[in-house]
Amino acid sequence: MTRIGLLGGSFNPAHGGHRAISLFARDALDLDEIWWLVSPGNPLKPTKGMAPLPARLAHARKVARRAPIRATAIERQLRTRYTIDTLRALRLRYPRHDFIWLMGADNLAQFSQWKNWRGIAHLMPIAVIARPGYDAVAHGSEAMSWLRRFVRPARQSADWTNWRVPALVLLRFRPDPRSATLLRQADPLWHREYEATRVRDPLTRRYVV
Ligand SMILES: Nc1ncnc2c1ncn2[C@@H]1O[C@H](COP(=O)(O)OP(=O)(O)OP(=O)(O)O)[C@@H](O)[C@H]1O
Ligand SMILES: O=C(O)c1ccc[n+]([C@@H]2O[C@H](COP(=O)([O-])O)[C@@H](O)[C@H]2O)c1
Repeated sequence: MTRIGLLGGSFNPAHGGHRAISLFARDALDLDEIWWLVSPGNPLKPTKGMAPLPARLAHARKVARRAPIRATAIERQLRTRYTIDTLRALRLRYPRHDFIWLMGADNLAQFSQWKNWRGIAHLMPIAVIARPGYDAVAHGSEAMSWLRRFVRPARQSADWTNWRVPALVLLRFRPDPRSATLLRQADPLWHREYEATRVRDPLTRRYVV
């Protein structure tokens, strides 16, 4: 079985923080690969200010270069927007892969607003990565009040394929303050260099148009 960590996100744009947490997670969870699921559109985020998907995917692939990270826009092909639907589809499509869902503490803080979030926790283990400024709100969140009983010790994190789900592990790496919001503030038109780029998705082999 291949061990895959899934990091879903807008990647508007991808940055060194995504790469750093992915590589830390690879080591902690003994992953073969991390797949970045570059979202066609987060159902909870406004479309205003969202760069086109091909530009976000092309930039994510650049940030992921020379790392065991595949940046994919597979949700476009699966025609899924909600994570529960994506994860179910991936499990059917890749029966020989073990998957773990990765997310930053900011996502845990609003996880209870996601479609069927308890269902997500029943599908696969979840690893939450500490993020500066969000850890307190994540720990006090509605989702955490239910997930708390399923927390596994971080020292056992490499054993995640043997865990009964729901299972949650909290990973604490060197806090990384980088964010896409800060990058957009510095350069709202970061995507202009990709405007005419055609990019092939490494998982589906299709062009993202
Ligand atoms: N510096 C970081 N530390 C921990 N987790 C992070 C960090 N940056 C991003 N993540 C996580 O990576 C995933 C994808 O993040 P996303 O593409 O939304 O980037 P972002 O920097 O959070 O963007 P924005 O500032 O626009 O919200 C999310 O689960 C997010 O929590
Ligand atoms: O499924 C949902 O209801 C849902 C609601 C909000 C966010 N998500 C997913 O959470 C991931 C992180 O999104 P973002 O925009 O915070 O980077 C991304 O894969 C989104 O599709 C999923």
